[in-house]
Amino acid sequence: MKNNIVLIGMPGSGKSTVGKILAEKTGLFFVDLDAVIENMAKKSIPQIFSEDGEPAFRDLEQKCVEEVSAQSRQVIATGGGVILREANMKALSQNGLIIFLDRPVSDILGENLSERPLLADDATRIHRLYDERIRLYRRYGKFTVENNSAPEEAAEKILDAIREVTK
Ligand SMILES: Nc1ncnc2c1ncn2[C@@H]1O[C@H](COP(=O)(O)OP(=O)(O)O)[C@@H](O)[C@H]1O
Ligand SMILES: O=C(O)C1=C[C@@H](OP(=O)(O)O)[C@@H](O)[C@H](O)C1
Ligand SMILES: [Mg+2]
Repeated sequence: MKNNIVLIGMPGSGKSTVGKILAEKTGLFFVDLDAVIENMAKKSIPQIFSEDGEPAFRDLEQKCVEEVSAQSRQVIATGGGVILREANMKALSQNGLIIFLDRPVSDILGENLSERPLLADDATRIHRLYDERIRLYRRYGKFTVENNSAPEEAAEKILDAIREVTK
């Protein structure tokens, strides 16, 4: 079996929330890539975007992906844009089972998205982001799990899917 469980999906789709639950259920370490990036940069994600710009954020993100992918026994919650660089997905998939967590965009729009720089000014941009990214989430996800009820249920569905591929 691969050593890590990796969650990909749109911003606000529940990767961090479901990832934590999954880590508790499995006893794996929980790693939130956005938190790793903030630690490395010593500033918040909105600050990195506003002070350094998105390309600098993506470079930092790639560096953190490389570091985290080298470790084992983790549930990794990625940031929604991790799929934009093929190198990220290569590193994550070498030691990890990648799961696309799919949550209805209408549900995501019900969340407070003010800490997400790509959506903070205008949350309806999410429709374009979704159109641009959906093929990448589907391409890289070994399977898709819907986060359309309670987060605990999404975590249970992920565990069921993992049991299927590892039996
Ligand atoms: N199934 C769900 N039901 C209700 N709220 C949810 C669900 N999944 C996620 N959320 C909420 O949506 C928000 C965004 O979730 P988060 O885990 O931060 O997403 P991501 O890490 O994918 O950006 C959080 O406030 C979280 O509590
Ligand atoms: O979709 C994106 O490009 C991003 C998603 C964010 O993470 P979440 O998916 O946890 O919101 C964060 O990495 C950054 O704001 C960029
Ligand atoms: Mg998150």
